[in-house]
Amino acid sequence: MSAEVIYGKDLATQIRQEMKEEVASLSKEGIHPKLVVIIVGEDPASQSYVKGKQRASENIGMESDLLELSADTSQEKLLETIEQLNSDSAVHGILVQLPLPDQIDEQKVIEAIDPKKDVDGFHPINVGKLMTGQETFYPCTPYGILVMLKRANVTIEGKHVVVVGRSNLVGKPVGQLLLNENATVTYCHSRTKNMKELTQQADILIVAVGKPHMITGEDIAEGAVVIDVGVNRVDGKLTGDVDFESASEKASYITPVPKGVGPMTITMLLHNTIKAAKWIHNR
Ligand SMILES: Nc1nc2c(c(=O)[nH]1)N[C@@H](CN(C=O)c1ccc(C(=O)N[C@@H](CCC(=O)O)C(=O)O)cc1)CN2
Repeated sequence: MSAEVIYGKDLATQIRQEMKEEVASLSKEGIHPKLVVIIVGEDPASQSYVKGKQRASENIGMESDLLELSADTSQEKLLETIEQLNSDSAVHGILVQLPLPDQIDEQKVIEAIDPKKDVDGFHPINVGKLMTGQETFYPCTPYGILVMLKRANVTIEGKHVVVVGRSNLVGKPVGQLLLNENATVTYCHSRTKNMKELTQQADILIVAVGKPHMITGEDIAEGAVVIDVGVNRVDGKLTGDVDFESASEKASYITPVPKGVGPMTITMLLHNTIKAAKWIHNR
């Protein structure tokens, strides 16, 4: 079997066009979705992601601001900034780019964001809503994966989903989202003893670990759907957690790195910001 490649990049372009039309139509009703992104420090990858968020917002006609704070910014100053944005009615979405410098407690920052403006879906209230199957802001990468699977017409209900990785950003929420779609979900992590046995049983395998090429064709079943969330730089080249060459010989569908899941992350952030603006205006 040779896998069909799911290009998140192409899907992202299509969805962003749909959102551009929605933003124009909301604007006629006096609703102007606005996102504020905060970055602390100068990590090059984070700088590139926040710039991508800015560009993508502008391209669909959405308002956005980027607040760039120096690497030695105190936690108190960051919390104050968030408080001001929480009470600014023109701002619908607030995102603090992660990771944060060591002097700042990430969880305190996440909890300071008004859950109604938490377009990352990281606030415990929104995490709880996801767990209990309520509509809310879903974390952008997991949500992007769900949309990719649905748009590729991959059946989720009743399927065995194996998630490799248990981060709060991707692993845990993607498993929960797919459980909410009636999949049977297994999580694997660094202490899992029989990892290969489990990955070989997956109908849908999601790998979000950050280890280049840790999954190869040997680790997957014939016909599996393979979603690679890894973004690793090896010798200056971007590479995923899955060995694309060997895995695509056995998979039915596979996502590449780059141009796979990554571009969907920013797309779902735009989606969540529009949703936040619509909620606030009872639309
Ligand atoms: N507050 C948040 N911080 C972080 C998140 C997040 O969702 N919210 N996720 C990641 C980084 N991230 C967005 O912030 C992100 C990662 C990757 C991509 C992407 O488009 N990747 C491209 C390759 C881009 C490149 O050349 O580096 C791809 O895979 O094709 C977008 C956004 C951590 N922090």
